[in-house]
Amino acid sequence: MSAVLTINTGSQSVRLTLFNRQKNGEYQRTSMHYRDPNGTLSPDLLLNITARPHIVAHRWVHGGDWLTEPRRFRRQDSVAVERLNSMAPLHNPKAFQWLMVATATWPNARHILIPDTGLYRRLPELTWRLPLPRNICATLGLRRYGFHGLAHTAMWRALRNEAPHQAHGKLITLQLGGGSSVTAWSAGEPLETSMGYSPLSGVMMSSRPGDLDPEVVLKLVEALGIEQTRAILNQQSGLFGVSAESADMRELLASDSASASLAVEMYCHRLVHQVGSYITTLGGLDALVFGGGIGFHSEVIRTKVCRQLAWHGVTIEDERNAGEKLHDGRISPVEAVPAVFAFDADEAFELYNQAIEFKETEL
Ligand SMILES: Nc1ncnc2c1ncn2[C@@H]1O[C@H](COP(=O)(O)OP(=O)(O)O)[C@@H](O)[C@H]1O
Ligand SMILES: CC(=O)OP(=O)(O)O
Ligand SMILES: [Mg+2]
Repeated sequence: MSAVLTINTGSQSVRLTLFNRQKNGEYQRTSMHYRDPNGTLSPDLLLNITARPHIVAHRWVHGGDWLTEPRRFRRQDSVAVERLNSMAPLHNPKAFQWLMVATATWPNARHILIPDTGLYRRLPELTWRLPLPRNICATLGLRRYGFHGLAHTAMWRALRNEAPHQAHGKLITLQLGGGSSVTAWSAGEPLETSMGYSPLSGVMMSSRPGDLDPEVVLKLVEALGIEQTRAILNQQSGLFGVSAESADMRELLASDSASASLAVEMYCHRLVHQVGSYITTLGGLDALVFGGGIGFHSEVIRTKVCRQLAWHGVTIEDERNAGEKLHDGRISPVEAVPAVFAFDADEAFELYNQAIEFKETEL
């Protein structure tokens, strides 16, 4: 028997999952989910894990051009890995701290870094290239990297299990958690995604603004300097900035203040705007899939978004959408097109799978 531990350091949570793998390839899993809204949870928690993992798979949110596919971490890589930190300040520095404790705790395990950006190396140039001077982009590594690749892939696989035809059609997946992003797929390949050079762009998020006029960013830098601007854009904007109350969707939905409901409405409005634009890019829509802490758990947010997409024939059934989901995740009527699903996007299994596949090619 061998053990694989997956570590997923999200902006609002840390998820640890231990897979005990038998010789026949079957496994048992144990999951631990911790809330960590300020990124202050101590990685020393790993010391409580009594199992000795053979493989530790680390979700690496920003892989940049250095980490484009799973890669074994070695001590001499530390400088290259740390260099990626500033491009995803809510994620990479935190993942780095957990990596340092994990490598010290299990020095003989294989530590595999798995980029959240990996999926989007498959984007066409039409959508990954930025409309800036080519030479500057090449020198500075400016391009759309795309994020939440593990979660969007997990949603795609879950859909393929339930409705293979739709997974290969015109599809939009919504990962709505601490960070939120939307990916458009065509024929099983990613075509567009809302996050770009960093996980700051695209739709509105818990504490990040999503797309902004670049001049707004220049104004902030001019007035407040680069460090404060980075903190505002990563930690003080989005739902938190607009509501001036909380970055947590549950708290905003429970609040009766006008600023909290405006924040929720803006969040949904921007999602609808993004989905509508992707329906146009795809030339139609076969399926819409919700995932992430908000997307999987909040029937209210799903209802608000789907209601505004009714013009395109998006319908959901209240009983399917409410409470515990049917095991197949479908929340639209059975024959409806577009079909609508909600899945508990299994990033841990995606990490596990990619780590096992990588190990096999490495041998
Ligand atoms: N039942 C629920 N209703 C609305 N929002 C929820 C619910 N459960 C979790 N959430 C929201 O999910 C978000 C966290 O998403 P999650 O995917 O766990 O975070 P992370 O980005 O750290 O991976 C929080 O804003 C939380 O309020
Ligand atoms: C990329 C990203 O924003 O991830 P998360 O939603 O887990 O914070
Ligand atoms: Mg997450």
